Amino acid sequence: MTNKIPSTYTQSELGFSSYFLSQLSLDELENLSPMRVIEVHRNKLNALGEAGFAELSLDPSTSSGDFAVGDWVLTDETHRVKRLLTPKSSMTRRAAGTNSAIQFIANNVDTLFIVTSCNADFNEARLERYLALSKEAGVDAVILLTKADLSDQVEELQRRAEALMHNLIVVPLNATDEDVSDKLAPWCGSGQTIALVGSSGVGKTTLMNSLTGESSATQGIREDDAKGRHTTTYRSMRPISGGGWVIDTPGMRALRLHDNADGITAVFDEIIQVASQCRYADCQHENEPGCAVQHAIANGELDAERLKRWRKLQREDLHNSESVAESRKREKQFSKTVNNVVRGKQSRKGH
Ligand SMILES: Nc1nc2c(ncn2[C@@H]2O[C@H](COP(=O)(O)OP(=O)(O)OP(=O)(O)O)[C@@H](O)[C@H]2O)c(=O)[nH]1
Ligand SMILES: [Zn+2]
Repeated sequence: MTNKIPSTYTQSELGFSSYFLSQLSLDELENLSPMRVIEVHRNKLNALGEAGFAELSLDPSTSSGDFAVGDWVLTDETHRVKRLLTPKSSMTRRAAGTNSAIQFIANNVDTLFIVTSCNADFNEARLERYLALSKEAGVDAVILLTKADLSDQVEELQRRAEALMHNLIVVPLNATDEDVSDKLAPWCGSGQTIALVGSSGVGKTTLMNSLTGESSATQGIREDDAKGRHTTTYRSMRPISGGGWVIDTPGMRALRLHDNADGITAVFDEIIQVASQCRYADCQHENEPGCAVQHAIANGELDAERLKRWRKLQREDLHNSESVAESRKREKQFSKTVNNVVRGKQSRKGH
């Protein structure tokens, strides 16, 4: 299926920019080709470059799990991966189950569309969670309010969503409408990469189909695995009709919050600003004297519900982060080893 993606993309259409270019040595610039990872399978990586589609070959010391959809890698003429370029943004999650390793979901996403619908799905706490996640990943977030055609509260919901973060853009729309691609065009220009998150049924698939001009039937490929079971293989990074790319992986649909302390701070910025004026540095904002937060709530300048949600998110984050701290350290150590091995090989070859 992937072979059918046309091989006519320039590097800049694929999303290559000065951020990545500046990471290349002169030697690498002359001898290696940048390629973008569009699919990560259990034991293979597929990528697109200026010369088209290729299945990449990996050093025995690395595995496909060390890479994420959207990554930029440098490859030699045999499509062997020589080096992974530092991503601009990185969306990760904790592995399911007791093993708390960090899994890469997608790298180098420019804009995350947080999708919610104008009905019972609308939930400020959930939106704040996704906003914290996007901040932590280094991705710009835009909120899409779907099913605007079915609601008479659209303006009210848009206002509430916009209040969640400074300068937050909220786009109400009907995902089934033909003008959807036009509405989203500002974030889907040439070389731009987007991803969609949100609960089940809010319209992600509908939006994706409009953007890519594909129907759901062509998105997942049913294959028989070695044991004869049916598995669905995803084309994880797909071109958007008007330019740009959309990343959709099964992991993207099951994102959870972890290790998001900086992201949470960014989303609840207004509370943190006020809290800096509390009399005591360790103020819990309950009933301490001189608490600026309680004062602001009493004056109607701060939302008491938002304070509650901030506390809850912080508690959750603390709980999750402590258990992943160790595994993250291990991941970092491992990727250093990977790059050292690759570099060692290069210097032995006299590059
Ligand atoms: N009227 C209207 N219907 C919509 C809108 N967005 C989605 N729908 C409908 O809602 C249903 C669910 O939409 P999907 O696109 O499958 O939702 P999803 O987010 O992909 O759901 P999952 O695949 O479960 O994650 C479909 O029947 C859509 O046609 C909208 O803006 N307006
Ligand atoms: Zn206080």
